[in-house]
Amino acid sequence: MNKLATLGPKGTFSESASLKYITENKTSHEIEYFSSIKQVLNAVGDSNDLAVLPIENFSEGFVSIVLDHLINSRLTIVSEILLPIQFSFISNTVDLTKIEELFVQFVAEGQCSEFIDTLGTTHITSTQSNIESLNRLIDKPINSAAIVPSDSFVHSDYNTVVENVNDYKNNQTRFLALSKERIAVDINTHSNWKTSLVVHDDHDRPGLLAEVLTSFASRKVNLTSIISRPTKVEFGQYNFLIDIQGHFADQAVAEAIAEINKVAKVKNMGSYPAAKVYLKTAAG
Ligand SMILES: O=C(O)C(=O)C[C@]1(C(=O)O)C=C[C@@H](O)C=C1
Repeated sequence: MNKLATLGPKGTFSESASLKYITENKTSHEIEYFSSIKQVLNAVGDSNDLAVLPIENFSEGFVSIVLDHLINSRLTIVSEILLPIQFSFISNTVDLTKIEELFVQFVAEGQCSEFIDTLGTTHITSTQSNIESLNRLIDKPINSAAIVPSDSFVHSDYNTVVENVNDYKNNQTRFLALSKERIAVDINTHSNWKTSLVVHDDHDRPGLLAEVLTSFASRKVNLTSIISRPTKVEFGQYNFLIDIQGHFADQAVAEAIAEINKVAKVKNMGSYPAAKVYLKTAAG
């Protein structure tokens, strides 16, 4: 059976995104859970043919460990999944001034920073996943607290529950399904495609980025995101990760990429159906 690697244990937002991918694409993947994003990235292309990982949060921006791996790997993006993200603060302690330790996942911490600031000098222990935060609290129930997914715990088990502690009520995270193989999908099965590219030039020169953008703008190809990441080879050299609307087989997209290829190195990371907003039902 094909295996899909994701951040575990069961109950993470990454698991929800994986289940959504499997359901929508009618695949029969078995989910394998890893305890860090790095372990998931090591598994895909090795023991697992697919991985589902967070790439971008609504307010915090890109998850750099995933972005950097993607830029440098041979993985292909085959799908994007958008999930609403709601966090709760839970503790057995009623007097919040007595809380000595807060367990919070390293990406979640930024998404809940305003609430965390109100806790004053509480020691923050960074975890690899939101369910690890929950488990660490279960192991150390006295004078500690955790920030966890809102539907991951039983309310009556905790003396203190503060709902929606995320800074933005409409908090969302975008996940990507990454494959070691390109998966052929009929372009006519979807109407709304996205394509991700990495553009890089070893010889920094004036106007390069403007030329790249003009190749898209002159053909009315819409950019949905552009971000630069240091190459980590030489100071001042960057990879540009560019997301555009459209499929690489669209004439305008293909022409723009061909033109950019004449002035810079372009890596096509895949065309995939753009995400639909995930509306969670009462049944989960
Ligand atoms: O810990 C989880 O539940 C995850 O799936 C990880 C993760 C992330 O790293 O971005 C996923 C969604 C939220 O943005 C916070 C945490």
